[in-house]
Amino acid sequence: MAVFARLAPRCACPGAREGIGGLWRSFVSSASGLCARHYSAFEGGDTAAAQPPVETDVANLISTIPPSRIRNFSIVAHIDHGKSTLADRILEHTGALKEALDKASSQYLDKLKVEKERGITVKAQTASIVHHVGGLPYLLNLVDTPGHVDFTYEVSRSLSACEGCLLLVDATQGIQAQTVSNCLLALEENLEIISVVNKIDMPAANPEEVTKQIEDVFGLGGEGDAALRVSAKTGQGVPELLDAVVHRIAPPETDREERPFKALIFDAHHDQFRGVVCLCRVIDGKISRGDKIASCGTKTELEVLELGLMCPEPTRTDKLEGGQIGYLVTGMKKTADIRIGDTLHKADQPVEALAGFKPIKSMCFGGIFPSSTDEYESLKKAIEKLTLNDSSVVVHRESSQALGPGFRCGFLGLLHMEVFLQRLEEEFAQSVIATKPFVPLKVIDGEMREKEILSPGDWDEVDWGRSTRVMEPIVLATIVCPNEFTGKVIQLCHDHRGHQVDHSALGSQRVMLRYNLPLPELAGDFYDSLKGCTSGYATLEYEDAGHQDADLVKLDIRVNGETVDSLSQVVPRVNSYKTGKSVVSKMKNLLDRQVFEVALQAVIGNKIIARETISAMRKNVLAKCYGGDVSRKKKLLAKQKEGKKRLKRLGSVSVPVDVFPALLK
Ligand SMILES: Nc1nc2c(ncn2[C@@H]2O[C@H](COP(=O)(O)OP(=O)(O)OP(=O)(O)O)[C@@H](O)[C@H]2O)c(=O)[nH]1
Repeated sequence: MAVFARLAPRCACPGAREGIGGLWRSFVSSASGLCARHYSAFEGGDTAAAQPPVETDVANLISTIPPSRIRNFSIVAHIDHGKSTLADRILEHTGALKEALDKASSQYLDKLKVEKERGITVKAQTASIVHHVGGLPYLLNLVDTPGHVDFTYEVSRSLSACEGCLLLVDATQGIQAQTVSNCLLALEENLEIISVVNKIDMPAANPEEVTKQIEDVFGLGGEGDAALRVSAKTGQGVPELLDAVVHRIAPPETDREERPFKALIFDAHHDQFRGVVCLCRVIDGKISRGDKIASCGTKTELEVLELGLMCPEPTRTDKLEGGQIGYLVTGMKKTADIRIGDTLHKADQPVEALAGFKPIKSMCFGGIFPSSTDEYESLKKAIEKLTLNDSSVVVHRESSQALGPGFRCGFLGLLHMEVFLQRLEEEFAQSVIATKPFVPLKVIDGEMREKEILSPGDWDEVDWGRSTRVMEPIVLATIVCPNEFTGKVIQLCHDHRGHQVDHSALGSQRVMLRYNLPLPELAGDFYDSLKGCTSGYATLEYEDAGHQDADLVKLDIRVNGETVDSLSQVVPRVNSYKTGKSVVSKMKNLLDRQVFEVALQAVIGNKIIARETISAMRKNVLAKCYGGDVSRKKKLLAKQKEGKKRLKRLGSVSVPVDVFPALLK
């Protein structure tokens, strides 16, 4: 600590500002950018200080709690129904948030910068807290989950580490699309569901109506199962809620003594100094510092260097035991040494692997390129580290003529892609260019052979025979909105090539519309338009509904006759003219004028469907020609014209890299 005290006045890096405890916190949440002196102080100069603080009181208390007094639960809900605020109140009530609350006055578990900026949760977070019932301490492991549909994978992973969940419903909005899907996920995992009506302090709250909805739609309620009413803002009802967690959720089934150590890795992140930090749920047995462990998937043998609980700050303990949720540091440096969903065991006591997680199906793909080609390696490393913390991203290498080497990444949706790009920039200081999201398509030839198209570039490699068909993925979208917006939503769905499947009333005020929609439409501006035309009141949820035949074409953009590969896109034939026209006219406004005329063309196959021309910059060749006769001036202009013709033939226009982000929007 003394090292920091001495250095502090001359340095503004996080190590100097926050001291060791705060420094550890910033490591956990992001890459923290320490100065070289603090780096070395942290790394080698003061190794004891390089550990997170040990809160012996909490850690000692927790180590005395038997599995019968442990409860593991998640908070799930539709976006903005108050999960993170409720998590704050729970942490506060159990005394876990004393110091932390001063640091982050609200949404303490939303640690990432992107979460604070956007006010949404994108990463599930765990906190271990102690709550007393009947004079006995209970260990409650709470997982706060995201609400947006693009992060459902985080929710399903978190649920697999729990025995129960709090299904939160906003008392002013009632059940929404994502409430339904989260409830189904919890039922699939066989969890005990405690329904909770939140925001009862608000004047517009209607807890009676919402409680009735919960009973009608989910069949939850009745004796011993009634929905609880809370205000995550004022804390009203929170103590009763925690008592209900203890009474209604079953303790984990575990055997700490007889069975060998077995744990599920359900999350991980890369720490600049300590390597990979894994979050895991211990199923059976126990593990201590110094033990050798391995995982069923990668078989790499590793030594446990540090372990602990999230209280809610990382708190070192000597061991982790069955039923607990905690973190493990093994000094693992390579992200390839770990897989989320893998099972850990002691190196000399192999166990049967747990079921793990469902494979991920990317909803859209986007090209990610460094803004300068010499930053390729650093982008590669950053993507590796970030995908460790966000294992739902699929990464392939890609190369573009215009943008050089880069990556093609698969995401669970548009917001997911946006958040990933923002995290690359904010947490890893990467400056990137991303191409338009592309939804994977299926091509089936006359002999029923299937090929997948993951980017517009793949389109040209298809052997387009007469009987070759293209199929696009469709989803069954569930939209819930107030009655007065029904007409606008129906129109929007039709404009996006949707087919109505169901139209039903949800109480007296709202409707539930179900549509089959092509997924590429959702990957565009559908969500924004839906929010726009319903003043933000509509909610959307969707599930996979197979594939359908589609009439699509590849639209290329040529600049002076040369195709710019990263601007190509696959679009519905009916919209191709409109899209082509809009791209070339946008380009006309963005590209600088040249000394020669530049043709911008939107092309399908060999057919030009839209064209814009950027006129040449005209150099005043007559500037030095004071007076003089007309024939001399004519001669100069004719010479200029001839020169430009030659340039036009020779000159190729390169599209500046900074123009791409605007064009690819
Ligand atoms: N009046 C009132 N406002 C609340 C209550 N609970 C949450 N809010 C507000 O509702 C908004 C959303 O709350 P969050 O806790 O961020 O919601 P969330 O469900 O975690 O959101 P996501 O993680 O993005 O899904 C915030 O402005 C909160 O202050 C409550 O009980 N009463």
